[in-house]
Amino acid sequence: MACLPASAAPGLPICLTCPALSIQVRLQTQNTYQGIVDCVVKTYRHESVLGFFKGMSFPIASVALVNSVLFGVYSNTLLALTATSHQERRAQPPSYTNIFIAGCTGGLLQAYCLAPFDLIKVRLQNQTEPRMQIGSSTPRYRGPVHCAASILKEEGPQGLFRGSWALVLRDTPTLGMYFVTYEGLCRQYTPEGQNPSSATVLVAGGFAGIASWITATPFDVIKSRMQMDGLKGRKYGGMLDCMASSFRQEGIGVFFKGMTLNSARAFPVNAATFLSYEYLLRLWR
Ligand SMILES: C[N+](C)(C)CCCC[C@H](N)C(=O)O
Repeated sequence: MACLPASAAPGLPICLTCPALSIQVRLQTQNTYQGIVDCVVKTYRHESVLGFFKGMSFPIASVALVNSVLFGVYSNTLLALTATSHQERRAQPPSYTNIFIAGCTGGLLQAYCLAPFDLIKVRLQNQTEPRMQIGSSTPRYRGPVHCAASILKEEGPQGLFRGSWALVLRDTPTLGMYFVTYEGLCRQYTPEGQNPSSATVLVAGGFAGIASWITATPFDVIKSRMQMDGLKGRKYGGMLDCMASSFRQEGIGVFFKGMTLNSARAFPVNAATFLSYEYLLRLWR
């Protein structure tokens, strides 16, 4: 599957955007911060620069797997629907409906692979205890492996999939839209029958990322809250209860928490993702 290594290149931009990810998760799940700046200042004062990189070794390791599933399933579903290979698609472009269906299928399957990694990331990012300071309270989880083992022991195997329904709802339609936006922008700025230039791929990929993150943010908030639930007993009766009680307590604004940061990191990450995908597919034809 040519799409497998296509997932390696986004590793660097993802590393560079780790601090944004940590701040976004904390803003979404903890009410102690007044905004992005307040959260950055408090995290730095309390946990030093390490606080921004908590829980990131696991997602970086999972990037390759998750992106391979997404792009692999997307390409193969599109192949099954249109019977045209990637190279033939410039001459015979697939319909947006088929692109959407293939994107949703990729999104659905990658959500299930992503669920346990994402849960561990969110749990670790939310530990606000400073590391390695004598006398300070010790964090509940010592690292990703300890976190996975503790969840397994305390909440059972299904505990590793906590919040996965919200994750599926977050990723399925928005990844359909992700590929439609990418293809739409590429077609708009590429002469008929030709491959898009690298600049077009970067810009179209970046905007596809922003569009999908903007629409994914409401379910992203609910997903993060469901993943944190279960840590100190169950607060929510389920996903709908989580939505209703978050809305009652914090108003409509709660569904947009973390949107600015999500969108800002989405541009470089997804520009690099699509560039590596297109580049490797052309290389391996
Ligand atoms: C569907 N949703 C918006 C959640 C993700 C879409 C882009 C996925 C990409 N790996 C990234 O991290 O940005």
